[in-house]
Amino acid sequence: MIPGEIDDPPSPIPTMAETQKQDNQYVVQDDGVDGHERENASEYADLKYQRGFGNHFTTEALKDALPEGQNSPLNCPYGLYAEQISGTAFTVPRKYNQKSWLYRIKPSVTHEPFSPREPPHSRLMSDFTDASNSFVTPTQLRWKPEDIPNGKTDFLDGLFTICGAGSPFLRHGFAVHMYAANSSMENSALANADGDFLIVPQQGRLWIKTECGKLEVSPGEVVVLPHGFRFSVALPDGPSRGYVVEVFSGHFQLPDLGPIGANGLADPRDFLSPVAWFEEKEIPGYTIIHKFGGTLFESKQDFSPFNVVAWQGNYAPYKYDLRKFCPFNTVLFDHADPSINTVLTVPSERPGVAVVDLVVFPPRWLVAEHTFRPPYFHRNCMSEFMGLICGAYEGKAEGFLPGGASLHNCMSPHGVDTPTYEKAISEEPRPAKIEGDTLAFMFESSLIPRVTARALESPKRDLNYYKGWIGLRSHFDRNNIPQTVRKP
Ligand SMILES: O=C(O)Cc1cc(O)ccc1O
Ligand SMILES: [Fe+2]
Repeated sequence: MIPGEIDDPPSPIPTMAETQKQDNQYVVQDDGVDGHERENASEYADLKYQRGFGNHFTTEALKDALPEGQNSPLNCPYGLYAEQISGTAFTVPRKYNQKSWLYRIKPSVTHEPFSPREPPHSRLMSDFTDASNSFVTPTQLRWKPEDIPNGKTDFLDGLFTICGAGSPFLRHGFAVHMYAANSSMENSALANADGDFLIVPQQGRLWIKTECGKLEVSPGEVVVLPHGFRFSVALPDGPSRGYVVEVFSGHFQLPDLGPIGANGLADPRDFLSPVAWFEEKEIPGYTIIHKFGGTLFESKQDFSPFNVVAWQGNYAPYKYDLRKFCPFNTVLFDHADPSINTVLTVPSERPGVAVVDLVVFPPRWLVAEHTFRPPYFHRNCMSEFMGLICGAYEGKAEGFLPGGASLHNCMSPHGVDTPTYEKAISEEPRPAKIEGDTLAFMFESSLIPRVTARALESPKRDLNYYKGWIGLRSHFDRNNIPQTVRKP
């Protein structure tokens, strides 16, 4: 076994025959849901992962498939092709450098020429420097959950863009997308040449084949599919919905912990990358979809792109279970800024300023004394996109539903709604737990996102959102003089 692999239950590296047996475990189930193809659950049972954030992994699906002592030997073991994927410029400082070497049956270049995908994906947007189909608005925005489509829709076709800033052409910025889908990607894989995808499933598991191996991602977990890797998403539970943040500016890092110390928040060991897995499959008409400069291109090849028998390096997909997050908080008074809940960050060139932070609001104890405990009223120079995976968000008693979303853009005032405020100020502040299975999250950015026409015009947009604050009444009483300033 390769050191660092999680192996539960223990099993040896599969032989070629065993691997091919696994590859044949595709079945077509007529389940009445469009009759779409579903993959056999056993293919995703007992998946193994390698632990650690940014580790230099080594993994092989066939014994000794990784070349020893060099990356690019004249003849690779098993007659494999060696191929490097670089996630950072060759010359970035070593501590930021990300690359992996893949050893594969055929190289990724073996395909017909690219042509723009027809019809174009009209709901997906990446270039926010083109102001023709997106708008800037300071209005506080909220959306109800998107309906799962009736017609057959896979992960890629189910994506729609909410907002974003910058452009992949500038290699700077981000986009927030959501998806609502009901079927698996069939004989097709997507590679995003524009940036990293971080996916937050809200309903339905994702079975993701990548060139580095397979991942199962359930609601409550997030997955990062880095720039350039090919992947294909199957939906074992059918109807699926979730959020995606796409980053054009670099990669996610763990935040520094500062005075918190060496432990806490997201623990590096809880990040899981796949182990090498491959399928040696001829598939006539297999489609590679390449997202590049915001446009989808496609090309055909006649074999599965998931043909990497072994790989080594620190550039690979990974997943993380948000329920493993170890939250820190105030233990005496006042409300901590939400940055205390940062899971991952994509830093900008300015110290402490993120292109995107992923922030989570998990169940936790609230113990602050003489303190307004819910999120404070505020205006933020950063923009805040929020989603709810399950449960209820502590800042909103009404209208923010699992699968829904909100956007509070740079300096747009916001805070708790009226019922949350009234309840908080009338309650005895005993230690209390935000109970149950609740998970809200935020994509926070220093950039000013433009909002797509589709998101602004969506029937799911909650045009009454502002009313939750209009109801805030004045509690001002000139005669209610604080103890400290009362005359003796
Ligand atoms: O606006 C929000 O709900 C997110 C948020 C939460 C919090 O606890 C403090 C500040 C903040 O922006
Ligand atoms: Fe906020």
